[in-house]
Amino acid sequence: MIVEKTNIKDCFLIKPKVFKDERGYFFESFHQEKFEKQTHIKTNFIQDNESMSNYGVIRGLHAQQGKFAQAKLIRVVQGKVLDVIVDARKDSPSFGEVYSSLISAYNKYQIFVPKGCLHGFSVLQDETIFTYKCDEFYLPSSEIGVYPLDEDLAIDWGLAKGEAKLSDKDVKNPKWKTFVSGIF
Ligand SMILES: Cc1cn([C@H]2C[C@H](O)[C@@H](COP(=O)(O)OP(=O)(O)O[C@H]3O[C@H](C)C(=O)[C@H](O)[C@H]3O)O2)c(=O)[nH]c1=O
Repeated sequence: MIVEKTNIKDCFLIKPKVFKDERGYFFESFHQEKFEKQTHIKTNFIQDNESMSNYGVIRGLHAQQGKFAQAKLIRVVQGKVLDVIVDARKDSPSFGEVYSSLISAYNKYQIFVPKGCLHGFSVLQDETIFTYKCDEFYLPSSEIGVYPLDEDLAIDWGLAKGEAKLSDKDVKNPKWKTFVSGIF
């Protein structure tokens, strides 16, 4: 697999080696030893998640904080998303930076999202199935979020104006400036 650094510290774009033959294809979707050797990050994923969404949905920007902060390894098994990470670690050299990449069932790319980063994605194809590993269990009380259409972050989600469909929870999430004022 190819592991590429991004502009966010310890956030990696991963391009797995895909073996194709007349039957179809095979690839290792996760290999702990190879992952740790190439990223120098120790992992212990303990929860797998899956969600399905239709075109125009944005899920995020979310994270869990404190002891239950989650690192994630994300991929798409059907469809296409624009995956977005925002560094919310106030002591990080890439604090406040945004990284985004097209992740699809076609390119089979993955992103490692480090603990302390906000994560979200926009759905660019109907019936997109998104799956990801987490290294801490879900704890709703530890969840934090930022409004994904925040004008200061100015994230290009790849959707036309007014197309984004957010959950009631996400619509109410604080703006980036409010979030930042709360962590300093
Ligand atoms: C995340 C999660 C949710 N749930 C339940 C809680 C709700 O009843 C339902 C939907 O939850 P939510 O609306 O928070 O799902 P998403 O908006 O996809 O949230 C995720 O979206 C962004 C992209 C992320 O990176 C996070 O992992 C996660 O916050 O699933 C669980 O039972 N376990 C879980 O681990």
